[in-house]
Amino acid sequence: MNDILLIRGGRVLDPARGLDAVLDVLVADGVVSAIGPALEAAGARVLDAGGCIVAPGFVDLHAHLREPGFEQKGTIATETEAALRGGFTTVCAMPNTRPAPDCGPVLESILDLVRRHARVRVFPIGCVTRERAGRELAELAELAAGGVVALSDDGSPVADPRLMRNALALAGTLGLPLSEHCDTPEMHTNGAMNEGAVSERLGLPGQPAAAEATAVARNIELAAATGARLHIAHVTTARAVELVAEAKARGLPVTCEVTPSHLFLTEAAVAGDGPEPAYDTNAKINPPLRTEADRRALLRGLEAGVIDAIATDHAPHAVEDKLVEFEDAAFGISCFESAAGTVFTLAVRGELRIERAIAALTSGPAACFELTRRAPGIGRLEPGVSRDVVVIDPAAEWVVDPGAWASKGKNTPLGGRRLTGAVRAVIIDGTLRWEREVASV
Ligand SMILES: NC(=O)N[C@@H](CC(=O)O)C(=O)O
Ligand SMILES: [Zn+2]
Ligand SMILES: [Zn+2]
Repeated sequence: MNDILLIRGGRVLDPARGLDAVLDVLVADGVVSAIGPALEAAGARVLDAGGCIVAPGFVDLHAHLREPGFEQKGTIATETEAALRGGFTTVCAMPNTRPAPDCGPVLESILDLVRRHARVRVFPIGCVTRERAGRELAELAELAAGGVVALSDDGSPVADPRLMRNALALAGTLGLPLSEHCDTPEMHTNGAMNEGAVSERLGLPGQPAAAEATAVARNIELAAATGARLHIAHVTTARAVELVAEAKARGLPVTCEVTPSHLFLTEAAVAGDGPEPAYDTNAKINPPLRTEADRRALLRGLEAGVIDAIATDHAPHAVEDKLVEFEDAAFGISCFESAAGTVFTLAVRGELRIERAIAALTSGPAACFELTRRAPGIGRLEPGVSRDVVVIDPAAEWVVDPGAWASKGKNTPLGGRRLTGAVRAVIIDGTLRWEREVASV
């Protein structure tokens, strides 16, 4: 491909180094080799980035790639191609596959699939418990030695407090963060959406906000008691944000993430805009889309740095998983290819500062899982070190069309929605891996 690439005249935003200026970026010999004004390079291919933002490749702490075991929903090849198009050059893969990476040999087989098929950098997350069943600990030491970047039973919260305490203690010893889906399922009966006025109107069983807050509070106390690093996956409620703020004020090593879906949408998306309720199964996600007050609290928490990262929770499903009654539909939203658009649309609306958005997509997540220990350039644009770059056109308007996505998961409630801000080019390992045809935005 192109050996030398000169990205000219973009707004270079590198929150890790406090850089925000209109500069050129030279990519050569597989790395970002120079950042400065009026760079020249003989024989370089020039990418005119005027009006664009040039940032470190995005880092996703939370995605479901589905392989092995659920290839009808997605494969490592299809979902990492979707990640690439979405600007995500590093993706941490959740372990709810079949088999699940709960021991060294399964992890090794998944790493082998990654080596053969992944289009972006993939770091596996290992299970907390054997088969994610919540009964006994997985082979945590083997998983750590095999290279997982975190531990999680995402989708299946660790219910038993004693097991969770042991898991955190061991994770702490192994130097791994534990990413927890904080819910108390015992508090509701098959809740399918947020519990509140909308669930009542639609006659659907709800998940109360307290089910999240209770689990967040318990896990923060267990993190404090064990000294382990706790990462709270996809926070959705105002109360959870307050609890994390308090934990950080106590100096605890607690971090958290928010999804673009929960920043952009509310429970109203389940009912739709029309006079009749839509029961849109594509808006069914766990934890659920919440109230407008919660959404605003998430945006405030992100601005204040209480929320460290925007993580997609990209969750592709097959058509038949969603084409059923609302209560029977699978939870999850496919969003690698809409995430940047939703985040930049929030910036255009004045709901989120662009600098904060970029930090939450790059340096923030890299710090949560200490990813620069795995590869020093991740989440930053450091000459001689960093290898992944994304170019974003923040003014490009486009319409979400999941039919055109690389992801097998067409399950988005945003189909037909107009968004502002699109990924234009993605460089991984110093190579231009994807470029959007200008006509397509
Ligand atoms: N978020 C979801 O609604 N679904 C996820 C599981 C999860 O993140 O809990 C999935 O794997 O489909
Ligand atoms: Zn989850
Ligand atoms: Zn998830």
